[in-house]
Amino acid sequence: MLTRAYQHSLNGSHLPAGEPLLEVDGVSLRFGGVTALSDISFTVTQGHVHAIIGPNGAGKSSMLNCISGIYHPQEGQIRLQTAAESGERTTSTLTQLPPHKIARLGVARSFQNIELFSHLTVLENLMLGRHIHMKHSVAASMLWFGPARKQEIAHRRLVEEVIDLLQLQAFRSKPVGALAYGIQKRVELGRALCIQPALLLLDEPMAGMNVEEKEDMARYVLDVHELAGVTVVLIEHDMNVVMDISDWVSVLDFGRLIADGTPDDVKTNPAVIEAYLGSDDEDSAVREALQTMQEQVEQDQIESDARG
Ligand SMILES: Nc1ncnc2c1ncn2[C@@H]1O[C@H](COP(=O)(O)OP(=O)(O)OP(=O)(O)O)[C@@H](O)[C@H]1O
Repeated sequence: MLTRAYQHSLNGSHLPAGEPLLEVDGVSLRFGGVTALSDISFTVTQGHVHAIIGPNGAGKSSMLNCISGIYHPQEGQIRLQTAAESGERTTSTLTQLPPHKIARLGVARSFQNIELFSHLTVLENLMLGRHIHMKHSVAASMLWFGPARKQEIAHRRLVEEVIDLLQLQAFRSKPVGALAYGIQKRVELGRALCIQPALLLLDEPMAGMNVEEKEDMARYVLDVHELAGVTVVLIEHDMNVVMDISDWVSVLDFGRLIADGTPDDVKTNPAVIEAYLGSDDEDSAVREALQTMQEQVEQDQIESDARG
């Protein structure tokens, strides 16, 4: 529910919270001799922030690429359940669809590396995020002529709401290439949100950020989720962020699903701790966070033994 008075709902899904939105069912993906994903099954629930975590090379990006249609798994199915405003349900199998068709069904994503038009302004980049809903060409809308004008005004209103939600007012007329990295990542989040997604896929939205930028970004992801009600699937390396903002966590290791549960379940799961501590993950912050978790688990055990 939005606290500010917005005209548009940025959440493209009309499913009630708690219902299965996306079902990953027995997905396997191979590149020649490399098995990137092996028989993966999990469910993304409407209304959740669902994190996918795992050491380097575990298969996280491959999983997101299968959901968004960039990769097509050799086995298994991925199904998206959508509901019209009338409540009528449709289940779409995404597994063999191309990315643009999956985007039209309401699955939006941001990438690990920023993929914006750096010479265009923030506003123009966000308007490009609307293009899948536009009947007239983006160029005609931007040039402000003919019947495109009415349509442009409606799209512009929605884009203004995204600018307001993500507090991008001060940057709206600036070319994206001139902005700080953290702001560019926020614009990327905004562009994905402009699709009015049923499901928002975020591939390491906080990668390369300093602590302050990470905290800001985590806040905006939570706003997108809590204020706009959008279901989010998130890949993130920073364990503290994951445990703070997620409702559900799926853990991959060497292409296998080794844990799937609430943050509390996952952080005390010995297989998860083992996977991270035994990995060659270069991200020392991840290793340190898990070391702390393991110490916490041991401490809890000692205290519980002491209590008898
Ligand atoms: N296009 C590809 N061609 C060949 N192998 C690939 C391809 N994409 C991924 N892989 C392999 O699949 C495995 C999983 O990679 P993936 O990038 O999905 O892992 P990840 O968990 O996202 O890693 P990271 O945290 O480092 O981004 C790796 O062994 C990787 O080398």
